[in-house]
Amino acid sequence: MPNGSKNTPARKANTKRPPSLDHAITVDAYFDTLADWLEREAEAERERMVRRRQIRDQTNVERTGETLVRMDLLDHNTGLAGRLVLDFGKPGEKPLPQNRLKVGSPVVVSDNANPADKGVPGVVSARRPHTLQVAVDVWPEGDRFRIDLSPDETTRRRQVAAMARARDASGRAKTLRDVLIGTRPLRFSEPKEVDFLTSLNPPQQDAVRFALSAKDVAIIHGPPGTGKTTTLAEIIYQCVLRGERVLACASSNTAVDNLLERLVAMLPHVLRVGHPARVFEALRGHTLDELVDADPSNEVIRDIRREIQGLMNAASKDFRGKSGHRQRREIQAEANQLRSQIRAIERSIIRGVLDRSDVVCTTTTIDDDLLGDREFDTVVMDEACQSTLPSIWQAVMRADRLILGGDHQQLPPTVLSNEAAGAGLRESLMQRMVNRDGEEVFRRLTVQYRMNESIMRFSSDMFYDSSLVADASVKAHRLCDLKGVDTTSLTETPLMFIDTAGAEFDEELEPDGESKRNPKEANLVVNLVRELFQAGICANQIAVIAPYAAQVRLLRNRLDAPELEIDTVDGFQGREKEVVIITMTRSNSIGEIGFLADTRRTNVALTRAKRKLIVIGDSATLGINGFYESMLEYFDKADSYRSVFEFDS
Ligand SMILES: Nc1ncnc2c1ncn2[C@@H]1O[C@H](COP(=O)(O)OP(=O)(O)OP(=O)(O)O)[C@@H](O)[C@H]1O
Repeated sequence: MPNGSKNTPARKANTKRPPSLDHAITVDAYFDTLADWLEREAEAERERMVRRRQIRDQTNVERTGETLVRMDLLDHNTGLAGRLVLDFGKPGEKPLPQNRLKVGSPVVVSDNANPADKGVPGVVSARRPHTLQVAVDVWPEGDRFRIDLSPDETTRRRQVAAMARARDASGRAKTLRDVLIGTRPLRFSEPKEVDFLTSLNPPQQDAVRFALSAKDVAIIHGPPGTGKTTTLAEIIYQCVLRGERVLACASSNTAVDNLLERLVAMLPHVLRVGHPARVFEALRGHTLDELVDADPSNEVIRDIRREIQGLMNAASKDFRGKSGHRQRREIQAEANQLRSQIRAIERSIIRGVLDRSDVVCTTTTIDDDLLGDREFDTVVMDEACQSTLPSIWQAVMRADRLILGGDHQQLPPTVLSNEAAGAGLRESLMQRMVNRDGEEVFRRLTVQYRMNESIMRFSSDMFYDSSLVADASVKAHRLCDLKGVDTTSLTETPLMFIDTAGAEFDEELEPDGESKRNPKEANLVVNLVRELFQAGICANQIAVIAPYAAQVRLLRNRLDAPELEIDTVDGFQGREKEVVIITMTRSNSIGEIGFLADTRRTNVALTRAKRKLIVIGDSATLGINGFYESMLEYFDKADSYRSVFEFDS
């Protein structure tokens, strides 16, 4: 359980500059540096929560996506290891506003009417469009409630403990640690021939052989749509074929499930550890909870439970006098003994299920109590560029060998503390190793199965040394090739940039907010979406991406099509749609582009579309930056550059 603000003692702000890893020449200095960054991040999370709780206007506070206000308690139950499970919803069964409270998120539930109420800590255990379920230990006070995302202290404690183990590591773990830190050289054996299960392209085959030849660590670099998950699944299959036990992990539940989905089709004994509510419904049969439930020994547990119930009924009878009290104590002692018998049987069932599994899948936040001291021959970490350095050691300390998969040219890990980010917390292990060891440590997948070649080319040139190749199945595909879609000027070409320069499509600050929006660009998006509908494109084939949350909100209000996805770039990493419209939003006279300057974010946005990519932006604002200048040139050369004056808006 997170301790929220309630139990967090006041801390002094750390005013010293954070250390950098460049000077961390000893193992102690290395882990001291990571611990310093982690503490700064914790402080930033706590400060953010305090600031959010001070926002008076309740509409604004919900805009952060981290708080729900005016929530009614709709129902309560006992579940999840005896904890209270509370169902909350808006009055009048209104749908919940867009929010980042996900299953597993640590939260604080407090009295909506009393800003001074410190609230009680809890964990989101289910979420639906109209309700949020939270598991708590204590009943919260109040008639109407507010639910705040809270700092994740449990995860942090686990990371700190794993780093302590890594610092003191010996034997094999020490060797791997030192290779990752960079004080020992990389080691590979001669790659061997492999009998592939999946039909892989040559770079994917090469990547599998390379990973299998690694003695300590290898990296699979997977640019957008190049089959990184397919390749990692084949690596895991080959490891199991060689008698290895594998831990497959990723920072998000979605990425773990994507991998799990492939693995269960390839191997019989694949286990998913994690709360079933966090796992894709179709895959829940592979969770530890469900496998433990299905174990035949559970019959015995059910019998013992009935026996305990009988004893408790007997103990509640009216006992009189000294011997009566003794009799009751004896009955209770017997029930306790039976309870510990149940726990022992449960532990042995869990051990059995774990022992039978060739592959264990989990997020990188590992339940150490559950896995005990289990070690794995190979640990495969997907989405490795989304994991900060302190967050990897739980998995690494269980590994004999580590395989990382990811793309350091897409979004880095989310870090709140600017100081820690500046010192290096936003740089993943994978990015560091690619920078430090170069091609010796990684293999890149280069055949992509998503984008029309014209959509792919700019990203390939800017981020992947022009190495990407579009597979023949996608190379020339266009919207008008889809069944039921008309051939129009919008559907027959793969690319379009609409320049708003000179048309006074000015950006503005959202009223009472901090985020930027651009209402005229939003109008243009609405018109384009209508045109796409008219040409026969369905709402679920379209995505609108905006870098700013305020522009996303504006568009969601204007476009009333539930199946049409409108989100920030961060919400789209790893996804794809037939057609993507990007509204760049920034348009000002001083050429300020804010966080569009992190071009990896734009790379993600530009590589989500399969058949048509439309970008709307102000060339006068964007063109000041060299990257965007090249992008404008690219569209121009591809004869895909239009001025907004050619469109009705
Ligand atoms: N060798 C291959 N032959 C044919 N299709 C392939 C091959 N490898 C991957 N694909 C297809 O390409 C698509 C993307 O594959 P996958 O999901 O493994 O990619 P990814 O790199 O993990 O994606 P992302 O860019 O979302 O990280 C899938 O539809 C997959 O079936």
